[in-house]
Amino acid sequence: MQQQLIDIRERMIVALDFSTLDEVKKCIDPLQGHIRYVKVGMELAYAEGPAIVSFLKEKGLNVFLDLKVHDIPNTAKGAMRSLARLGADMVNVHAAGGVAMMAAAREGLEQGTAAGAARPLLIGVTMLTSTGLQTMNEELAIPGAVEDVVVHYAMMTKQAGLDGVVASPLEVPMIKKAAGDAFVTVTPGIRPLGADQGDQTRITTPEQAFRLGSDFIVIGRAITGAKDPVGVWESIVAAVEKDRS
Ligand SMILES: O=c1ccn([C@@H]2O[C@H](COP(=O)(O)O)[C@@H](O)[C@H]2O)c(=O)[nH]1
Repeated sequence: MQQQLIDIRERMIVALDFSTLDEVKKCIDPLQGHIRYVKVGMELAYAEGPAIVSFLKEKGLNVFLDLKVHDIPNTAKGAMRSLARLGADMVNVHAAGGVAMMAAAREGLEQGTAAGAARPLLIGVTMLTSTGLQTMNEELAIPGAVEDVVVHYAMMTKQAGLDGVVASPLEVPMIKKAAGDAFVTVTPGIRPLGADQGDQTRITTPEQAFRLGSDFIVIGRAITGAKDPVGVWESIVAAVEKDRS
């Protein structure tokens, strides 16, 4: 994707990991006019239901509905048919579900998208950014280097006809080399300097992520858990813009 000409704010997604609409309002009200893209994950979607997507769209925000569908192909297809009707701009599946599941998900998404409406971007989650080498090798019993497995999953995702992947920014250069520059990379595991790493393993700063070629970065707690979310947001934007100039 062409990064140089776009407003970087369009490519910074704030993860709204809350369980009530009140918490969401408290978080986004001061950020209105600053943020453009938000992510609704399982915690919020399960608590508030599909109405949360239209609420956020009415606020003029783009919405990544991060439900990470992972099931047999027929069920994934049906899930995507239903999700298509909610009005999100981006949805996702787990690449570990395999090529047939991802292709079925894409078919369902196309079937559910209203005539004339834009189909949401469909993204495959490769290896969760909280997963490190030891966990992948020993608990998940997947041998090899994380980067190689991520690129393998990215190529499966491309083969299934999806638009891109979720991965760590650290893997973006290898993904772009293998799948091409137009293949979208959405990267969580973002930690501004000094921020608590928490449960994330494969992390970079926002500036590093864009330097490595990420198309979208996802930032949650570093902003939503800050005392001054607007200040943190603006300092991240300034650092990224300075780095890109
Ligand atoms: O591999 C993945 C896939 C999804 N996520 C999601 O991104 C945010 C990250 O939040 P932080 O607070 O910035 O760590 C969160 O909603 C995850 O569900 C991910 O981290 N890694």
